Amino acid sequence: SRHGGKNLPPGPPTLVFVAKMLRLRGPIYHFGSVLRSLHARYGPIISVRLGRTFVFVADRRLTHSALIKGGGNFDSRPPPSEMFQLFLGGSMAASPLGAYFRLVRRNLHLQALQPSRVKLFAPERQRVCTAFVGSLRQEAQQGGGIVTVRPLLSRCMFDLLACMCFGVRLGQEALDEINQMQLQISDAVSRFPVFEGIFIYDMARRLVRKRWLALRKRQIELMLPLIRATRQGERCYADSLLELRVPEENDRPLTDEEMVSLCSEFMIASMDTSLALLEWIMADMVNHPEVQAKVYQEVRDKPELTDDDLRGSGMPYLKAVIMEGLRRHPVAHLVFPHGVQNDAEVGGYMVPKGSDINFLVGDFGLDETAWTAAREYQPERFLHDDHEVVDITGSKEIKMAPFGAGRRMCPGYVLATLHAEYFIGSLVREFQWLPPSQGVDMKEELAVAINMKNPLRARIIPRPAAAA
Ligand code: HEM
Repeated sequence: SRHGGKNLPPGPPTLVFVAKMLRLRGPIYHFGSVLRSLHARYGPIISVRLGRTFVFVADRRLTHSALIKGGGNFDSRPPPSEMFQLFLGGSMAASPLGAYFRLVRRNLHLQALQPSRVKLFAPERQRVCTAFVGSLRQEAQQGGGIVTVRPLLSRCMFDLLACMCFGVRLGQEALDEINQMQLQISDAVSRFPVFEGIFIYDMARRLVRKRWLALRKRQIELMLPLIRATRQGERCYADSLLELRVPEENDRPLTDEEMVSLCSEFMIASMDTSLALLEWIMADMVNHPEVQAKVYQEVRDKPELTDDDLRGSGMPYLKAVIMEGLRRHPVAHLVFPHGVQNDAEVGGYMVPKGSDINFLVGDFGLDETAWTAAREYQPERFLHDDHEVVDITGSKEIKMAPFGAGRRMCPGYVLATLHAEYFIGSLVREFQWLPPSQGVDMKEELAVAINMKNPLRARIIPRPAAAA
């Protein structure tokens, strides 16, 4: 196929593509397995016509030339699907490049993710971690030393993120209800986009629409009072949204819907991703006692890991373990779909204005042309005296991109890595982690994030308390 006299990227016939997608029945972010076989056949950049053109890029160098050298041309968003618009209309992820996008992205960065803001919630981080460790101890006592990490970790992470978002400690019942609701929403928004307009999917969507409308109504009922509540504690993300004005639209305040979408995005974007990453890294700790022992050496004398310990050059081995976790266990195959603003060439092919472009970043960390012994677990590769030091923003070269790259790169990557360092460091300081008798099952499950198929179970032995 051609566009403006130039070749579009090659690709399979539409019907073949749709049949493969339908067979997978997973969220769009996990079409990795289908895409891999198509890339093997058609090359590193492929396109499919599905109403508009969908382009998929599986090569890290082409991704670099589009997202870093492309000057923002590939960093808009396609028009959101009906489901995405319903639950996340007004969120950053749903917004095309423009004044509103810049406003909300800058606000998130300055008001919630800057180190000084994050530090305000250090006592809350410590509180949820202490509760988490207490629950692990209790479960181990009752279960012959064996614990299942995910349910307890999920409670603890959600409690912390809700606190950072709404500035209040919510009771367990409210936390559980909002957490459940957010899980359903993230599942719903990640399912339909490619198929919008295809008859059978439109039929299916109509059947569930009523349920989704009721869910959105309940979400607004639950979240709006939390956003509007008068708070006495630290300034939180919701406070900043109440004060935000849109200068390009007569200085209007955000609508209720926009504020709910932005808070929901804050939690969806950070919850499943962080949970999956932490569970995979703890599985690495269980499987590699020698690595766990080195992390323990770094943290054993710290009764509490402070933001100052974690930022800067402290704890190099712990940081290397987190990077190796991100390299080997990216939580998504694809970043969110990007929108193309103008016709442009990528890899010798024409990518037309208005197409969706998707980047298969999940495989970059295992690319043999970028990494020595790519399939081996070697945190040492990230130590500063080693030659493979990596810039996670990919500005010079993309070797891995678990957070994407360019203007749409995950704005939460510093917070996400800080949380990972804090929780992994604390868990290794408190317990020795050993495999259960049946070992650790490292199979993947393609849910909203790429999770461990079977939640991590481990045998834990409390360590001696660190000196205060
Ligand atoms: C391990 C944890 C995390 C991973 C692996 C992760 C990964 C990603 C990825 C791959 C994207 C898509 C980038 C693109 O479209 O090109 C993204 C976007 C986003 N992430 Fe994260 N993320 C994590 C944690 C967080 C946290 C803690 C927050 C903030 C509270 C956050 C907020 C966002 C937002 C708002 C977007 C949309 C950005 C935009 O559209 O401009 N994420 N993240």
